[in-house]
Amino acid sequence: MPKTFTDIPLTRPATPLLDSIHAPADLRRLAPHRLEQLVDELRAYLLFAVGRSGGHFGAGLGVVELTVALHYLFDTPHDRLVWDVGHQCYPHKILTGRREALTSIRQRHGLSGFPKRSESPYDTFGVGHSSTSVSAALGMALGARQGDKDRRTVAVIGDGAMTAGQAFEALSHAAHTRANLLVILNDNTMSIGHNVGGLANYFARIWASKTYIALREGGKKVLSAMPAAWDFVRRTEESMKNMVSPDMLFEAIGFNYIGPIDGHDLDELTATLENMRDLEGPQLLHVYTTKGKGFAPAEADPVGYHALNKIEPKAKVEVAKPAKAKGPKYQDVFGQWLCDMAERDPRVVGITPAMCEGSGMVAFRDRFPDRYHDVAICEQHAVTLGAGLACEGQKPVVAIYSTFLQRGYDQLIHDVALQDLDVTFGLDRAGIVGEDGATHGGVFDLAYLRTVPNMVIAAPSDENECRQLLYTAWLHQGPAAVRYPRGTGPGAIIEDNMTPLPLGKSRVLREGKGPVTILSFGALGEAAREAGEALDATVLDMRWVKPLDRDAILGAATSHTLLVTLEDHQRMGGAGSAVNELLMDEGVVMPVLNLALPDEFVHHGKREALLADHGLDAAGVERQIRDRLQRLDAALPNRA
Ligand SMILES: Cc1ncc(C[n+]2csc(CCOP(=O)(O)OP(=O)(O)O)c2C)c(N)n1
Ligand SMILES: CC(=O)[C@@H](O)[C@H](O)COP(=O)(O)O
Ligand SMILES: [Mg+2]
Repeated sequence: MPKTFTDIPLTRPATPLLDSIHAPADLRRLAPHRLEQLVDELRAYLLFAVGRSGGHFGAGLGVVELTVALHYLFDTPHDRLVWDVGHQCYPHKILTGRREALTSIRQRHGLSGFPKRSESPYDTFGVGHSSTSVSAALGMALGARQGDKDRRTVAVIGDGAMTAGQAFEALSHAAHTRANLLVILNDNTMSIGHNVGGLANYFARIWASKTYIALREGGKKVLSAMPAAWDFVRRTEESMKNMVSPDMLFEAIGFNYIGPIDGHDLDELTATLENMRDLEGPQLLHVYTTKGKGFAPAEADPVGYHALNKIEPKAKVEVAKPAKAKGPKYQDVFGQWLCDMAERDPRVVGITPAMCEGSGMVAFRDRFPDRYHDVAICEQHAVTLGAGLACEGQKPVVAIYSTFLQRGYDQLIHDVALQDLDVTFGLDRAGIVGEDGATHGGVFDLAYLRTVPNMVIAAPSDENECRQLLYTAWLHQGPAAVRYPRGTGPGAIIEDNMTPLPLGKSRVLREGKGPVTILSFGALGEAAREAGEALDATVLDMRWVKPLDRDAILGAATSHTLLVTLEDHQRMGGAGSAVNELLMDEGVVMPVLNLALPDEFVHHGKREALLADHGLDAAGVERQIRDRLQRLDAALPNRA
């Protein structure tokens, strides 16, 4: 049995066997009896490294044995191994030549927190958004049919990721194509305890049927002893399955289902994978694991230890809690607002696609359970569920990360906006998110929402503005989105009262005497204000991206020689684009400086550092405005 640790080692543990593994080929040279030691050393190093770097934690601990077994039995990277979501990939990265680099994970210029094709040939597919692994692996398996026919393809997908529609689309197509594909369902439902949806209950039921496992145990022992009798025993197994779990979901789809087996029992894992490795057609191996396995506090609190904060040497182990924050996190401002609204109005319904904690909805879940819906990783469904609720006169609020709303974009257009239904979107993680990097960047929502008729979009500049604009958006009859960033704000005083703000109207942050007006959209308001002080510029907190405050913009245009727009979003299609369009429509020709993100992906690092990298901090804003003014002076020497 694997070792269980109770503390995070603050100094590097001795890992002599692990240190000899520079690539899976080294691992595959080990005798089987060495693997247990490797597992313990790998887990010890993982604890140490994530303690140093912070990052995703529980999921990786849960797949240490599985990762060792897969790289041991499959000829990676020739055989393709695709991880779903990818937050569990740290053991994979350690075994594939990135052991020493692991302490740089999620840091600027360090390893990505997810598999990334440009980082390693062993990272066969870039992930971060869940439920893509089976589709990608199927593509690779079908690609192998055209070329390298002996290549094997494996997808490792969690029980949560398996709840998303795309996973079933891919399973169904895999069965149709009869592709040689092994899907490993990494099911830690029992350790999580609160996954939602029929699928979670389904898995739990299988797990609970001890009879099934006992029968399986017997069957498998026969299997491993008598490979030649595989077909005969298999027919026995079929009847056994029907006897114990008639509704074998995956068999019904067309997969050969094997399991469930213990994903921490290396002997069982390797024996079963060896049996399955060269089976023809779509195979599904169901393994049970414990999220946080091998670290007692994480086993006890797998949700809390989903991610770990970087541990300062003297600090005790902490789950991912923020460093000293100026004020509440925006997610908690949202959560408090939602509870306050639910108290006032019975029509409030809260919806989250599997991000209850991250969206600040724990209190709402506990206080208003009958108006709370965690729909699992089903963003498309979450949006249309909101539309359906609105049809019945409810006032649904869909709490969803900006990046994950991308999954429900058609539903937003087709089901909500086109029917002008009254759904409010709390768009968290809007803007640069930081350590999660490009896969999670919330930097496209203004572009993808602005273009949708009937949508209104607010971008609050601080915590109180967030509360008031959420209230205003919720009161608005029709689809409304309020975007706010990951983490904390500038520490504004949050008023208990909620006051509807005028739709499409901005507010003046400072009146300046200089030639510049800064139009600030959203959470960079402090940077705008500081740069405005240095430049004696007028600074407007625009509050709304759609509709724009036309009068304020045209007023600024007539009284200033340079308009600056500032936003935490891609330049293309963002708020600055909206201002440019307005000026063009009004026939106003004047210098405009759009400060936003360039047409490239922003990779992982600290949010504040990445904003500064892109000139979106106060110094960067001031610098760019001064540069532009100098260029204007040079171009228009008699500029007033
Ligand atoms: C499309 C999408 N929605 C939401 C998330 C956020 N998310 C990351 S991990 C996770 C849970 C995944 O559960 P599971 O697949 O069972 O993996 P486990 O964490 O249990 O190992 C979620 C919802 C995501 N990465 N992608
Ligand atoms: C892997 C994944 O998608 C989530 O765990 C995500 O990393 C959570 O992001 P936050 O830490 O911003 O809640
Ligand atoms: Mg899981």
